[in-house]
Amino acid sequence: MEIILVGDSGHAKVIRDCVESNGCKVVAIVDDKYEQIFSDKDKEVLKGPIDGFVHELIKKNNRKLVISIGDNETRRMIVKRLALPEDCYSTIIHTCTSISSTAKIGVGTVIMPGAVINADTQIGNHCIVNTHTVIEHDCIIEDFVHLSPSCTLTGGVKLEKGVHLGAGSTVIPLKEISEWTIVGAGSVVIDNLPPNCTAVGIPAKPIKFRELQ
Ligand SMILES: CC(=O)SCCNC(=O)CCNC(=O)[C@H](O)C(C)(C)COP(=O)(O)OP(=O)(O)OC[C@H]1O[C@@H](n2cnc3c(N)ncnc32)[C@H](O)[C@@H]1OP(=O)(O)O
Repeated sequence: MEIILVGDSGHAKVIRDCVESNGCKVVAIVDDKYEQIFSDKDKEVLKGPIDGFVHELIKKNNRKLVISIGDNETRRMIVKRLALPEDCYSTIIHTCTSISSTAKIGVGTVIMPGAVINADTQIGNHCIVNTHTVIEHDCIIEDFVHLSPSCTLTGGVKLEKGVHLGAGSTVIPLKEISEWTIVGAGSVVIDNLPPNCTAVGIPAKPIKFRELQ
């Protein structure tokens, strides 16, 4: 399969490694910062603007897209802007992961090396499970969530859409984090968290709230 990445970022470099670990190939990387189409320095990947170009590239058989942008809200806006059917998006799973046969993973979601996803966990569309993160059994992770490197979700945790957990954070069993909340790096969540806030510390407490999205 050939993959088109939307967003030319550090995150895109890691996704490219994940794609190649499966013997697939990134053929194009598009980004709003580009005004015209050109080949990268190795001449292996086409680069160019998002608008117009993506819809042209995706017409070829056996090609799928992944949004390679770490920011959850930006990823959501790009998916909305492209307005492509779900089956245009690929799920990317690095070969060095451990994923239960009973786990479900949505389209556009990327699972980085060293991740562990245990039984009956459900992960939505356009999520990021970053390097070395552990998601235990029976967790529910909605669309556009980002779990940064080395997070730990224990059993039965629920993350609503757009939640971002900072690197090395932990959530104890059966806790729920409401939509678009951000948890600081190294925090430990021992209580449910409300929507649209930033929570930090051990235990994690909200320190600021944003406008509803
Ligand atoms: C491959 C990759 O790179 S994936 C990306 C991974 N990214 C991350 O893990 C980043 C996670 N981000 C953080 O931890 C950030 O500090 C955030 C989002 C929690 C807060 O960022 P901001 O909204 O800019 O808040 P700001 O830096 O102003 O800090 C506000 C207060 O919270 C404190 N604070 C910030 N982060 C943390 C934290 N992780 N733990 C404890 N306290 C924290 C600050 O010291 C500050 O306290 P003060 O008001 O007493 O001075």
